[in-house]
Amino acid sequence: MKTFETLFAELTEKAETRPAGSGTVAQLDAGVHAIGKKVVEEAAEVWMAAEYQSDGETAEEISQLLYHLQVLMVAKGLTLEDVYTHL
Ligand SMILES: N=c1c2ncn([C@@H]3O[C@H](COP(=O)(O)OP(=O)(O)OP(=O)(O)O)[C@@H](O)[C@H]3O)c2ncn1[C@@H]1O[C@H](COP(=O)(O)O)[C@@H](O)[C@H]1O
Repeated sequence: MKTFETLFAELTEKAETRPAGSGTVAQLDAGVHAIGKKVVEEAAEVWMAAEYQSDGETAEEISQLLYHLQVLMVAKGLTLEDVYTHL
């Protein structure tokens, strides 16, 4: 099963190799402002799912929020360690 760490490694590699068709590469090219908007959008979807949808749908929305947070980290050049040090 994919984990936070393995997904981050995958996204970091995508940013370096820039494979054709990668949504991550497209988002990185769109820039921090666009990625930040996706983070806010996904966070709102997590909130709405938690209040009004099933646990499964909420978990899916959370996974999408984690993905977009990771894209933002890659865009900013932040590592997992940079974040974990604050946990
Ligand atoms: N885990 C994810 C992931 N979660 C969410 N998303 C993106 O976030 C979107 C979710 O947004 P919504 O559900 O709100 O749908 P939407 O608003 O219609 O989406 P958009 O029109 O804004 O793209 C999806 O359409 C994906 O584009 C993800 N895109 C990629 N991954 C994983 O990231 C890795 C790299 O992916 P690529 O860069 O595309 O190869 C792979 O392992 C993927 O499984």
